[in-house]
Amino acid sequence: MSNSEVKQSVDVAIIGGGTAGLAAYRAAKEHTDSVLMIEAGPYGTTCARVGCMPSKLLIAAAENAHQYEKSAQFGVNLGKPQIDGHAVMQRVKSERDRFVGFVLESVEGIDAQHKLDGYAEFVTENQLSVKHSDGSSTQVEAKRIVIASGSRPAFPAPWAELGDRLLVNDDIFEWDTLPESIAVFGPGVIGLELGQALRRLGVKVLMFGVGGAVGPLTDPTLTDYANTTYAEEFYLDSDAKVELIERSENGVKLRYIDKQGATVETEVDYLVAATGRRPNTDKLGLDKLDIQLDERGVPVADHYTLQTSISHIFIAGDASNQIPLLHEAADQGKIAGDNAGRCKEVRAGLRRTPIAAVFSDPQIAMVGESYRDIEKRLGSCGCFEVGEVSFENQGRSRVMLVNKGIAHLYGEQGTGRFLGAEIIGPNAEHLAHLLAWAHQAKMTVSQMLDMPFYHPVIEEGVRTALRDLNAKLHLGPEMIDACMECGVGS
Ligand SMILES: Cc1cc2nc3c(=O)[nH]c(=O)nc-3n(C[C@H](O)[C@H](O)[C@H](O)COP(=O)(O)OP(=O)(O)OC[C@H]3O[C@@H](n4cnc5c(N)ncnc54)[C@H](O)[C@@H]3O)c2cc1C
Ligand SMILES: NC(=O)c1ccc[n+]([C@@H]2O[C@H](COP(=O)([O-])OP(=O)(O)OC[C@H]3O[C@@H](n4cnc5c(N)ncnc54)[C@H](O)[C@@H]3O)[C@@H](O)[C@H]2O)c1
Repeated sequence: MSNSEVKQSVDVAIIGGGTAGLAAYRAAKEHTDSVLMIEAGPYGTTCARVGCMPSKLLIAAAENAHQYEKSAQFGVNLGKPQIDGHAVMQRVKSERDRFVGFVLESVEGIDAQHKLDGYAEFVTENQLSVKHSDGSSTQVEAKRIVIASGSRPAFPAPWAELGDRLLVNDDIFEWDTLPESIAVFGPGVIGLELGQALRRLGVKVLMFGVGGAVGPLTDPTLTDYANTTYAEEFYLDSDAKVELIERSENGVKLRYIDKQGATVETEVDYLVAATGRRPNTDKLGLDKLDIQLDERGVPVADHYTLQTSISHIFIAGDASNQIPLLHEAADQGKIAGDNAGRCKEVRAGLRRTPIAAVFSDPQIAMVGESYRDIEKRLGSCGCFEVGEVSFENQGRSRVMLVNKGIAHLYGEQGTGRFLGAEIIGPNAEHLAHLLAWAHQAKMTVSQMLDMPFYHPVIEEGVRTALRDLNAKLHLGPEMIDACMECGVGS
C-alpha cells in the first residue's frame, strides 16, 4: 500500500519531536496508548543539535582561552594561547553528537507505531496531512492535537542574496575550523554568546544591533553598562547605521557609520544573522481553522493550560511564542500533553518563576518580572524600588578578577515583596537561581535577608543589593558605605 493511501486515527497527535514534543508525548501516554508524534526533520532536538549544548561547548573553549590570557594579571605568565580552530570545532561537534546521541536513544525507545516522519499540516480542526520525503502523504485523524513545532532563525529577506556567506547558528556548529572575521547582526542572546565566544577564539568580530538593546536586558542602567562592557572586547554598536550589505568575491562587504560618525567600509568572511527567531506556525495551515492568533500569527493559548481557542488544540515550546527556553519547552510540553491526553477536562500546570541566563562574560540573568514589566505595572504610582550592587568593588569578585557588573533587584513598596531582578555580572547564572527560588517562594526582601550568606562569596553582592532595596522600601536601616561586620568587600 502506498503512503498516500494511508489513514491513521489517534487520540492525540503531536506536531514536532523536539523538547516540547517529547515531553508532550510522555505526558499524553500516561492517559492513552493512542498517541502519535510527527517529526519533519532530524530527531535530537534544537537544544542538543544547534542550540543550548553546542553553543555552551563553543563558549567553554573561549572561556578557557580567555582565562589563559588573563592569567598574567595574577603573575602567572603563560604567553598568548594558540587556538587550533580544527580542534576547537572537533570537540564542539563530538561532544554535541554525544548529547544528541542521548536524545536519539530515548526516541529509539519509543514504539515505531507512535512515531511518524513527515511534515504535518492542518486540513481541518481534527485532521492533519503529513507529507513524507518520498512525496507521499498520510492523513491523520486526531481527537486532540499538540502543536510543538519549535522556531527557526528569522532575518531580513534581502540577506538571502548573500548565499553561503550568510550564516545562522545551525551553520556555525558545522564548521570544521574557525573563520577570520564575521559580522554579527543582532546583539541579542544568540549574537552575544556566539559573537563573544568567537572573538575570544581569535575571530575578528563586528556586532550591529537596532534600537540599543543588548541581550534580554530591559533596565536602562544595565543596558548602558552592557553596551560599554562588551564593546571593550569587540566592535559593538547596538544602534547601528549600516548603509550597505553586499556579497563580495570572498565574503561580505559592509559600509556603516561608526560610533564616532565616520563612514567605514570593510569586508568580513561571513554575516551571522542572530536577529531573532520566529515560531514555526506560519506553514501549519492554521488559516484553514477558526483559531485565535496573536500579532505574530501564533495561536493564543492559556498560560496555565496551553489550550488554544479551539479546545482540543494545545501549543507548547518555542512554537507558543511565550518564553523560548529549554526548561519552558519541557514544562509547556508536559502541561499540553497531559491536557491532550485527558479526555474531558483540562488542568492548570505549574508555571515557574521566569529565569533566564546568558552565558556571555560577564553573564546576564533575568529573574521574575523584568524592569520593563514592573515599570509598566507599578511605575506611575512609584510603587516599586530598585536595590543595586556594583560588582566592581565586591570582595570575592575582585579576588577572582571577575569584578565587572551590576545587579538591580526590584521590590514592592508596602508589601516588601521581591519582584524580580536583572543582572550583568559574575556567576549571574547561579545568583539568578537563588533569586528565582526566593521569588517563587514569594519571599519578601526582609525574609531573603534573614537567609545565610557565607564569606567571602559573590552572593554577598546580592545581600548588598537586598540591603539597599530594603532601606529604599523603608523596611530596613539606611545603607552605610560598607558593612565591615559582614566581612571586607562583601
Ligand atoms: C543557539 C541557541 C542557543 C540556545 N541556548 C539555550 C540555553 O542555553 N538555554 C535555554 O534554556 N534555551 C536555549 N535555547 C533555546 C532552546 O533551544 C529552545 O527554547 C528549545 O529547544 C525549544 O524546544 P521546542 O521543542 O519548542 O523546539 P524544537 O526542539 O526545535 O522542536 C520542534 C520540532 O518540530 C519539528 N517540526 C516543525 N514543524 C513541523 C511540522 N509541521 N511537522 C512535523 N514536525 C515539525 C522540527 O523539525 C523540530 O524537530 C537556545 C536556542 C538556540 C537557537
Ligand atoms: N542562554 C540562553 O538561554 C539562550 C541562548 C541562546 C538563545 N536563547 C533563546 O533563543 C531566543 C532567540 O535568540 P536571538 O538572539 O535570536 O533573539 P533575541 O530576540 O534575543 O535577539 C535578537 C536581536 O536582534 C536585534 N535585531 C533585530 N533585527 C535586527 C537587524 N535587522 N539588524 C541588527 N539587529 C537586529 C534585536 O534588536 C535583538 O537585539 C532567545 O530569546 C532565547 O530565549 C537562549
